[in-house]
Order: sequence, then structure tokens, then C-alpha cells
Amino acid sequence: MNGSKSVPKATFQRYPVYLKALRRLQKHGKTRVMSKELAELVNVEPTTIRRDFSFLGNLGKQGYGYNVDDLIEIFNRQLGVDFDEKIILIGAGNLGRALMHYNNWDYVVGEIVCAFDADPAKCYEQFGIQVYPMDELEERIPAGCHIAILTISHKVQSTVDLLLDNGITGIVDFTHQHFVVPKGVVVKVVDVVSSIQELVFESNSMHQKQ
Ligand SMILES: NC(=O)c1ccc[n+]([C@@H]2O[C@H](COP(=O)([O-])OP(=O)(O)OC[C@H]3O[C@@H](n4cnc5c(N)ncnc54)[C@H](O)[C@@H]3O)[C@@H](O)[C@H]2O)c1
Repeated sequence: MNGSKSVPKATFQRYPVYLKALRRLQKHGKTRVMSKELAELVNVEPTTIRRDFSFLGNLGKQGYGYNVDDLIEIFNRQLGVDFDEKIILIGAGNLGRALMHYNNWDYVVGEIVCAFDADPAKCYEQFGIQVYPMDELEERIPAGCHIAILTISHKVQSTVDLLLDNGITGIVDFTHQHFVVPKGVVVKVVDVVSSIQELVFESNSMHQKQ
């Protein structure tokens, strides 16, 4: 098995796509899959699939297809990518509720396992996800949880500090507010407003050139 470092970026980016399809097959009771069948599901050429899978080591005899369970395990374990992330959500307001309602990433990255909110009125089961009071975070945070989605509107820095104290090392930030994190903590900002600004700017400059 080659280390995941030697896997080309384009190949690595296709792995979640394969995994999603494989999990769907597994759910439907399928145990083996040919690259041609998988190709139709993921819209990638069978030769590309075979090459992508070659980085995972010896996966069996050609012509017999791939063992679905084995492949899923390899993706999950050996690549060091955990597609079963337990994610928590902080802030069960408008945006938080939309994300909980969507919570349909189970085949790709993981899922929101629970949420927290400072407002007791928001603390009940929403879309099948339990929302706990913020002051229960320490006791309720699931074991092995490293990722938090931040959809709160107040006290962002102190909330981030609390999350870091409880094992969070990755934050998906929707807040628009500045906060600092120590080295080693990864923050991904999602900002629809700046995306629209960039879009307007780029399309304006494109039209000016024409
Ligand atoms: N990134 C984007 O594109 C984008 C788009 C819309 C809104 N936002 C931002 O997302 C955040 C949420 O927006 P919304 O419309 O859902 O607001 P909202 O007021 O509907 O929801 C915020 C929720 O967070 C809770 N909350 C606030 N501070 C908290 C804290 N410190 N700890 C725990 N819970 C806390 C509130 O009780 C509420 O339930 C805001 O900061 C907003 O500016 C970002």
C-alpha cells in the first residue's frame, strides 16, 4: 500500500465520490462491484477508476470486481481520512437549523451528531438531532469529535475557546466575526456574502473585457 502522500491530488479528490457510491451499494446489499459498474455510478472512466484504486494496494484479481466492504474499510482506515466524522453544530438558529435539516452528508464526510445553543428554548430535538444547552457541552460532546460548525451570533471568541478546550481542532465558520485560534487548529470560513461579491466583481470584469 502506497502512503496517501503519493496519491495524486486529482485521484484523492475522487475518493470521496467513490466512497459515497460504494456506501450506497453496500446499503443495497451489494458485496462486489466491477469498475465498469462503478464508472456508471460516478461518471468516471473505468480506466481512471482502476488507476485510482491501484494506489490502494492489491485489491484482488482482475475480472472479479472489487469487494465493496474491503474498499470502504481501506478508504476509511488506511488513507487516514475519516469519512465518518462526528460533527457538532453550535447555534441552532436559522442557519444552524438549515444545516441540521440538510444533514445528509453521511456517505461523504460524516454527520452532525448533536447541536448546542445558548437559548434553552432551542434545546430540543430538531430534525432528528438533539440540541443541548451550551453549558452541557463538556459532558455531551461525543467522544472523538473534532469538528464543529459555528452558526452563532454572539460571544464567538469565548465559544471558540470552549470548543478548543473540549477537543475541537477544526471549525467551519459561518459567523462573519473575527476570532483567533492557536496553531494547529483549522478554520474554514463559509461566507455567502463575500462569494456573491467575488462573483459580481469577476463577472463585471469579464464583461468589461468583452
Ligand atoms: N456565512 C454566511 O454566509 C452567513 C449567512 C447568514 C448568516 N450568517 C451568520 O451566521 C450566524 C447565524 O445566523 P442566523 O441567521 O442563523 O442567526 P440566528 O439568530 O437565527 O441564530 C443564532 C443562534 O445561535 C445561538 N447563539 C448565539 N450565540 C451563541 C453562543 N455564544 N453560544 C451558543 N449559542 C449561541 C442563538 O441562541 C441562536 O439560536 C450569524 O453570525 C450570522 O451573521 C452567515
